[in-house]
Amino acid sequence: MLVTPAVRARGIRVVLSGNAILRGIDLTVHDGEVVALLGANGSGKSTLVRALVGAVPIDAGDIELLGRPLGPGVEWSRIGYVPQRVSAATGVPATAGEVVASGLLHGRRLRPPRRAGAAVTAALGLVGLSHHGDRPVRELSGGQQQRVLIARALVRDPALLVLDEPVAGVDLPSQEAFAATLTDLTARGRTVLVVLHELGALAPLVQRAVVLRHGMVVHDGAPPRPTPEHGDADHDHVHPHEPAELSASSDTAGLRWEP
Ligand SMILES: Nc1ncnc2c1ncn2[C@@H]1O[C@H](COP(=O)(O)OP(=O)(O)OP(=O)(O)O)[C@@H](O)[C@H]1O
Repeated sequence: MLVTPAVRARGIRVVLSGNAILRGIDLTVHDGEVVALLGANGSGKSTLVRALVGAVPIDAGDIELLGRPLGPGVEWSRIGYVPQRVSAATGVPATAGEVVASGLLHGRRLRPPRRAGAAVTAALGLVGLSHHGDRPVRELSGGQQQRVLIARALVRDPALLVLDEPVAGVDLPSQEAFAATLTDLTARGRTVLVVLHELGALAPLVQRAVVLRHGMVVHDGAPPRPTPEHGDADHDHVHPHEPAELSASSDTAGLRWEP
């Protein structure tokens, strides 16, 4: 039986401000796979996942998600997307629980379904924020806000989860908690495409790595071995050496997930 891949992208080209950012990317993520998208800063990882979910227009190529061409026909309610660290706080004084509940809205549905409360509580629990549902999001730390967005993606129990650097600047115990959540998800046959700077605690989960360089795929296969040595040929893909960036995204106060 032919199984439809969760993600099928062919010849993706993206030009932004006159610069070719993605230069003919092919990417297939099979159902149930966990694929890491790696590459140095500026190699095009975020642009690729943003293109895949329709947040950036493509100049050439074809994208299918869950077997449907990118567009209104895609089953968006079965897809969870967590953008690179952005604030979950808007001008609206929404609580963490309300932001998570918004993950249950889709299409013509303007109100969360019945029993949304239990699903929201469960999703907040998965990211270690079960006691923060009533707190205004803007009062949470940057790391906690990121976790609210992850919970918003998880609440719909997505068939496909697309995550852009969900653990950037996150300490190891928190990464491990997140890895456990993803393990549970993949044990239930879900598909994960995750942008990472380094495999870290997610290494045991990642079945395949796609490495970008200058907007092109330079590796598609076995994940690079996590190694402390700096002589590894894949070194620059997994350790981008950006101390400024790491410190900018570090947020040790708010990032440790509750046990
Ligand atoms: N809206 C935009 N207009 C012009 N150039 C852009 C735009 N967005 C991204 N770029 C450029 O595209 C290139 C790829 O950026 P992208 O964020 O996709 O890389 P990345 O691999 O995700 O990097 P990082 O690891 O730093 O997040 C960078 O050179 C970036 O400056």
